[in-house]
Amino acid sequence: MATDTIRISEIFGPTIQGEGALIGEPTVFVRTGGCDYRCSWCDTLHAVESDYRHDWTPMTAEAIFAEVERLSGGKPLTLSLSGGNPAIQPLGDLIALGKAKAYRFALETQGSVAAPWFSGLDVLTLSPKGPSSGMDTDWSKFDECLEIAGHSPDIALKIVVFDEADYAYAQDAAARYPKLPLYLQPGNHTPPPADDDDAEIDIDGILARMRWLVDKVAEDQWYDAKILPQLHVLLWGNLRGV
Ligand SMILES: C[S@@+](CC[C@H](N)C(=O)[O-])C[C@H]1O[C@@H](n2cnc3c(N)ncnc32)[C@H](O)[C@@H]1O
Ligand SMILES: Nc1nc2[nH]cc(C(=O)O)c2c(=O)[nH]1
Ligand code: SF4
Ligand SMILES: [Mg+2]
Repeated sequence: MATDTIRISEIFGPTIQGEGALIGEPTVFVRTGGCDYRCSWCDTLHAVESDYRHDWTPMTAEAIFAEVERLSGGKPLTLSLSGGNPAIQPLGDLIALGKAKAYRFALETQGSVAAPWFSGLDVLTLSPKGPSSGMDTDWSKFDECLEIAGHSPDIALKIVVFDEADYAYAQDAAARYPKLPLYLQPGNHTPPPADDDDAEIDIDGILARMRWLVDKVAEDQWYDAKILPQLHVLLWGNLRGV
């Protein structure tokens, strides 16, 4: 019986994973509330800004998993943990509960906080933030995340690129971690405000940025980088809970 509660912003799905290594895979999302970062372009401010903490529900691992089982009809699938920064929540019991029932676990985090339960994940996506975010990367914390995760999860880097400075940052990150698969994701410069769950979006602008990114990678013969859009954003725009 878990005693710690986890701050939950939303649980939704099944939908498809819209980003990174597991793109297209059916999944249920568990989004935790609270983040140690404030990225200038964050697309999930409703799970970040403390003004919205009254919308976050403290839940036990059992209650969360019961909701995931209900949504998935009891058939195991990949559970995607995101936020906010899910690394600041006590998620070990949830992972143990789900794994006992053959669910798989993927986590999205910026790599600023290392949690011991990272080693129980199937997939760990580390998404360090480039200059356009306004955040600084503490690479020693990032290394702690890799160390604590160990060899059990598949680990990938996913870097959001808005401009030349972010692109240079992504090249530096790739050089630091040459063995990690790398995904480049064009930034959405029209993320929703925290209080709007379906704000207008400039898809044409995002696609233009993606074409620019493809051209850059081709020009630089950066053949081990993979470039993917946020597929759910192409399908549903800034709609929340998809
Ligand atoms: C909302 S974050 C939550 C998990 C964790 N805090 C993190 O940043 O990795 C999930 C992913 O969305 C990306 N993201 C956030 N805002 C974005 C935007 N405006 N455009 C493109 N990707 C964005 C993040 O970089 C991260 O890879
Ligand atoms: N479908 C879908 N895919 C996603 N991949 C990462 C997401 C996130 O917000 O962390 C996300 C999301 O919110 N929806
Ligand atoms: S780290 Fe992730 S959730 Fe936190 S502000 Fe940045 S993009 Fe948003
Ligand atoms: Mg999102």
